[in-house]
Amino acid sequence: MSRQLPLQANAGGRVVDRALADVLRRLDPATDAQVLQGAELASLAIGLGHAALDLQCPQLLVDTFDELPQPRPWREALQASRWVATPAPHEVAPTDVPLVLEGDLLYLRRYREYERRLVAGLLRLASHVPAADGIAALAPLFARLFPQALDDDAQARAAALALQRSLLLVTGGPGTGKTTTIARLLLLLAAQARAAGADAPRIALGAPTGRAADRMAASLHRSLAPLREQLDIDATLFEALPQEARTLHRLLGTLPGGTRFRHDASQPLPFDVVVVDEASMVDLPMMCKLVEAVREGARLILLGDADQLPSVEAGDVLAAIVTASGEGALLPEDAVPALQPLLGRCASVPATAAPMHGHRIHLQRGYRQAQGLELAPLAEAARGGDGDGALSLLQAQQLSGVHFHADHYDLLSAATRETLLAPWRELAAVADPGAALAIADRARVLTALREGPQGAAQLNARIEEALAGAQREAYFHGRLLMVTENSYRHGLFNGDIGVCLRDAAGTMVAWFAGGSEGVRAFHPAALPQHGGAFAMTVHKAQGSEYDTVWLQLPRQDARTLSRELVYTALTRARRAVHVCASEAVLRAALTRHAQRVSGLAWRLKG
Ligand SMILES: Nc1ncnc2c1ncn2[C@@H]1O[C@H](COP(=O)(O)OP(=O)(O)OP(=O)(O)O)[C@@H](O)[C@H]1O
Repeated sequence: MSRQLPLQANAGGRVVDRALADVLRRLDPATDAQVLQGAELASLAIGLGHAALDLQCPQLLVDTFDELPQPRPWREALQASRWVATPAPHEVAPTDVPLVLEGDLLYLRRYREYERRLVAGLLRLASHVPAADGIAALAPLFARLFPQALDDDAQARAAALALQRSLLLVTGGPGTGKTTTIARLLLLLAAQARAAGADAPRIALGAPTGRAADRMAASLHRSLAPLREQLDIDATLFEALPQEARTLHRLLGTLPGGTRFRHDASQPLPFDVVVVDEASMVDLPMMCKLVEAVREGARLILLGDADQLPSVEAGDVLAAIVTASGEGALLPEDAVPALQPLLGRCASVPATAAPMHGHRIHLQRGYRQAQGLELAPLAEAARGGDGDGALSLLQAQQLSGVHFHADHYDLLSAATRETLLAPWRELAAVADPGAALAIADRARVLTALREGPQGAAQLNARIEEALAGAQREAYFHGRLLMVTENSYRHGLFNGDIGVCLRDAAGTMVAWFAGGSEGVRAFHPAALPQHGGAFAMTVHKAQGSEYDTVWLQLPRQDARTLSRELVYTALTRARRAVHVCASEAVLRAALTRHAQRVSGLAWRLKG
């Protein structure tokens, strides 16, 4: 019988990952120990947000890796195993083999197929070029929507390129005008269809979470309002624009009891344009299913900030697509002639053989009003991993709205306690659910970890105690809740935030945003899985914004700390940000990328 090298639980191994290795060993006791270890780690990799195990760097998954095989003999053992398929990149992996090896990447079969199918879907969309008919006739409307178009304006370039692409990425940091650009583009598409005598385009807006979908719809409405009032645009063009944005689950149509959706390649989405916001949060399986469900000839536009944390689930999908689609600074050469009536003579980049090249425009200029927060230099230092720069900005304490609490590990200690709790204390005297939900967004503690003294779970419990006492009820007036699973029955989704309020009759009610009244009431005991929400991990805060963000980093460095985590946390703040960390831990975080193993980038090179 072969030697078995189970991973120690404290080295990162999980029971669920060992189960696959155990099954393989039971089915074939002669299975090589290196294959069993590969199976266990390929499964663990998914749990940690990777698409595969990279035989060259198992240390991304486990701390004690010195007992692990060397890449070469490991690869050879895997290649020789009956449990491992080695198909060509475009080939479907056999369904009866649980693992797939491609180069040094060992996948669970299902995830390798998600990658292969996603790439096939993206290349299908990228290869379709919409007809250029009617673009020149859009020039007067285009000039009204983008008055800076002839001055090398990136937003105008993005909207113009969208007329020439079925697949487009519009990337940029917060407030760079991604939504503003899309609102104008949708009007252009409606006008183009009108001029061609065609039906108005059917447009869908989607986002990975309910919160992100709500924010997307609200910011689209905000962008459209001044256009309607000031720009003398045919009012009927606005009718084609959707009023709401949906979660991707809802858009694709969840089917009970499975991972499949109502809409897929065989029953595609009935839309001509699908716009997805917060694309950095979309994981590999979801992006695969979304792309496959976009029908032949329809457009998919992905909006996102590639410098934010990748999705918690397997992937780093946006980063791979961004890498494959070029810098996005200039128009691709082939699109220029058709767009000249809109943009004039503009610089371009030569076409390359890479199939995704020229499918991205990157917006750099920030437009959002500062509201007293001077965040940009710090966010930029964090984004670029510039530890010295970030620390000197923080230590100088000169950026308005930015506060640094060096070596501060207890937000509830005297130095910060009352400033932290002040907005939430107000909830005690509020009876109106809408007002309470607005207060809920004033402040949030964001953590790198869930567990531990600086983790979200303990901090939440301590904040709740500080607000309502040690003998508090489970649901006290003013308690913030966060839903932690999707429940279509309730219309509540992972990450939705609610507030508990006792009504005049003394009944405790949990209120969430939404519905025709703007708020929806639930009995707390009838809610789907949920927890406290005064503190949450940075991951959970993606797609949301708060007036004041408290970023609490742990006392010790941890693998989950990264520049993307710090950047994402900082850019959640609207008015003030408090960074609580040691110099060493912050520096360590900024040197690290939220690295995810994935074969998407090389697959997309074509
Ligand atoms: N070209 C522009 N000129 C003036 N203001 C602009 C311009 N583009 C965007 N803005 C303003 O900047 C703010 C942010 O724009 P928008 O919401 O479109 O950015 P975003 O990139 O979608 O942000 P986020 O990623 O945070 O959702 C809005 O108030 C918008 O009106």
